[in-house]
Amino acid sequence: MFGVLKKFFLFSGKENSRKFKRSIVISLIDALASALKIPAIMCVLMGVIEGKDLGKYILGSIAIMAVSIVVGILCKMSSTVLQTEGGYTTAAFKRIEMAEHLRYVPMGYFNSNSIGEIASVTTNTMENLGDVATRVVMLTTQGLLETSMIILMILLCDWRIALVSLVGVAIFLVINTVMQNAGKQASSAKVDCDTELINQTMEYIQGISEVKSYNLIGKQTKRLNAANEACVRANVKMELVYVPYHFLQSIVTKLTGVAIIGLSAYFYINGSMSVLYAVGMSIAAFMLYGGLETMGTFSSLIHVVSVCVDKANVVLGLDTMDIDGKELNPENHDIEVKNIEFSYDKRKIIDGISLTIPEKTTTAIVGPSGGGKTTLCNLIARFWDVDSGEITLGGTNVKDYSMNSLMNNFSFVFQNVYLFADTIENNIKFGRPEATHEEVVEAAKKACCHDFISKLPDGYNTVIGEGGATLSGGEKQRISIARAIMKDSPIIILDEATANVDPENERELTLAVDALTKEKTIIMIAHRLKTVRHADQIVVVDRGRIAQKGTHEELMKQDGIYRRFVDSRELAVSWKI
Ligand SMILES: Nc1ncnc2c1ncn2[C@@H]1O[C@H](COP(=O)(O)OP(=O)(O)OP(=O)(O)O)[C@@H](O)[C@H]1O
Repeated sequence: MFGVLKKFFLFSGKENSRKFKRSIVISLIDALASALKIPAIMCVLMGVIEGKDLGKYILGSIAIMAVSIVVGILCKMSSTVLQTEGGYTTAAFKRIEMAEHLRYVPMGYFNSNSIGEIASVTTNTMENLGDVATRVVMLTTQGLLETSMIILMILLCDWRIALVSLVGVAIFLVINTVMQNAGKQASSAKVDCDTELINQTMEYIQGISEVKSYNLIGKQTKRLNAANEACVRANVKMELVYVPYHFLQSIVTKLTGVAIIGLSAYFYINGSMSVLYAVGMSIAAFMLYGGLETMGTFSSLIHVVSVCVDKANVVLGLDTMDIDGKELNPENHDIEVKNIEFSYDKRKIIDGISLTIPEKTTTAIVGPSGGGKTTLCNLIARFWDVDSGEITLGGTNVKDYSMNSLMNNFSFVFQNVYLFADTIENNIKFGRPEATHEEVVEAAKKACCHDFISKLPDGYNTVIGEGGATLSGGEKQRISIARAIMKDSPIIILDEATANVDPENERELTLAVDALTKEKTIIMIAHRLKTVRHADQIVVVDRGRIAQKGTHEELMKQDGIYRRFVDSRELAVSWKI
């Protein structure tokens, strides 16, 4: 248990663990104040036994009780405030730390961990740590302190009864330790099932349109229900593991109480204890239960706290990509791709590509679907690390840049645009958070989205649905172009849209792209002949290799994939086969 306490305090950071420790000191005073009830009761008893000055004894008792109650209330209030503050700020700061950390984690992590699992750590686990864990840790400590203070009071009165109490508490703690060990597996299983439930719920919601259109409601609901039922089973199982131990703990506390009362009576009869102490010890025996049982109940969740801290630490401890990166500003924006190889897991996707992309030129990457075009772009922007070879920007390996200083050089326009559930203005500002409203409007005008934004009920302040749910595909695309215009970085990686483009949209999209790409280095995954034809160089990527490279005219003279595509007119529709 103390190991978990230490782990939790370490996790919560200096400032918050200071709050928790202060709260423990206050709980200690609270426990002392609570133990004052014993002398308060004994004071009245003393008056009754002595048979004179009863009023004085009652007043004395009231004074002790008043101190006990007032100090108790003040302590409870301040320790609750400290615990709540400590718990919620721990969760809030750790969430931010995690979000920041995940930005620098290799993309491979997101490949092998589902979004549901990651979401579960940042939501459920952090919620558990901020609220449940804090309560569990604090109430367990409080219960232990309260018990210790009562034993201390007993010790001041009679060492023999204190010894019996200590034996009872020791047996209780042994059972408690066995219980915590027995519950380890069930606690881990419970946390895993909670994670899986979030996973399944997210999958169900994210895929709801597919679920509806393919009539998969029954099948998907079955998976969600199965996760739900597994979660219920795991939680019940965990509780059931603890039930016998709680029962045993309860028997021990009660037997200790009975032993204290019995021994006090015995010591009184044999004359080794006054009636005052005998009654006082019997009352203390009842008080001993409270603290111990609080501790027993909450400590059963202590392993859940441990699992949650471990889960959060796994995410926070993931190696980042730019540990040794420096804040660099390249002298030029020439890109060199030098004999790179790359595999997703064990599947080789890029197999020895070399390429020079001089600054302020347009490179069109074309080729069959699955050939590795997107992967190549992702490697250039260091979303992933190459397995061998190197990529340089301005003559410096992209790995030598810090993530921020590298990203300052790139803007992206993807086919699948993600817009945040925020105002249109903030979604455009995402490219440069300090931009003024006028600059946002200017970027929106260049990206041909000012007109449709102005027609929306709240204009630039219209809040769009998560993922951009309330806008058309073309509109989303243009907002993402406005965002990239706002960022104004020297290199643009563009996945040319083929979907969502009707003739009217296409004209506006072309104008938006023209505004974005003026005077920039453009790397474009190109699908349309019109854009490919004017590129400074066309790179045909097939099965992870460069099959052909040159201008449109040069490639048309060669008998290769490029000319075959153009000739068969497939290019006019899409390069995808
Ligand atoms: N995150 C990933 N994890 C594992 N495999 C991936 C991942 N992304 C892509 N792949 C695989 O790598 C191969 C190349 O994919 P890539 O997206 O680079 O091809 P592409 O040429 O851009 O295709 P398209 O034109 O269809 O978009 C594909 O077989 C794909 O299944």
